[in-house]
Amino acid sequence: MAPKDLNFITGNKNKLAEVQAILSPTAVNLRSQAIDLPELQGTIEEISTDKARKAAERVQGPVLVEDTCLCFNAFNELPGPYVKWFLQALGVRQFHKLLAGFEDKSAQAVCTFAYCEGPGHEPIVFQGRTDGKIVPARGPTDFGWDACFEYEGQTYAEMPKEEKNKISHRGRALAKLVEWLKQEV
Ligand SMILES: O=c1nc[nH]c2c1ncn2[C@H]1C[C@H](O)[C@@H](COP(=O)(O)OP(=O)(O)OP(=O)(O)O)O1
Ligand SMILES: [Mg+2]
Repeated sequence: MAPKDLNFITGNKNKLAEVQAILSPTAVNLRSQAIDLPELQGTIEEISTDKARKAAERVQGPVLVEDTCLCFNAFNELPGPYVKWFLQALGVRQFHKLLAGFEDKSAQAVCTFAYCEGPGHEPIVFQGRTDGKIVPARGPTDFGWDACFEYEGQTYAEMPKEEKNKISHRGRALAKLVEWLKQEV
């Protein structure tokens, strides 16, 4: 059964703001709790579904979680789910140097939401992907690697938020979630 209310568990304020903005024209009633959950190492789907199970245990109820990956094609999909730690270590100004030795700068932003109805329930996954390339930082640097991810000539950071949300990995994943919610009603 699809829920009327979603409890989005995330420790990331910028993610939450985007999810709120994207869902605001829909009938979804979004709540949230800031909990930084431990994350498994594994495939993208395994990480998100495990995160959802842990969140459902923690709050003893239905939860929505999300995991964002940035996959470099030259790295055979890495850093993927571990991008947070590479970004933290290098900073956004040096991030593009990771690919200095490679001609192929292409990358894919991958957003995977997992909804879990409660402890013991199997999570359902909604994924969105956007192709782009890694460039030296341009634009505001307040959200993750936004300034280093270029999509059709503009970095995510250079785009107005509404424009990013229309084409972003997160926007595409949420479109699938919203479709599912409509069908289940
Ligand atoms: O649209 C985005 N544009 C640029 N950067 C982004 C985006 N979305 C996530 N990010 C960054 C945050 C973190 O450095 C890594 C994902 O790690 P990830 O574990 O999913 O996020 P998090 O730990 O900050 O929040 P959460 O509590 O939901 O796990 O990529
Ligand atoms: Mg995290």
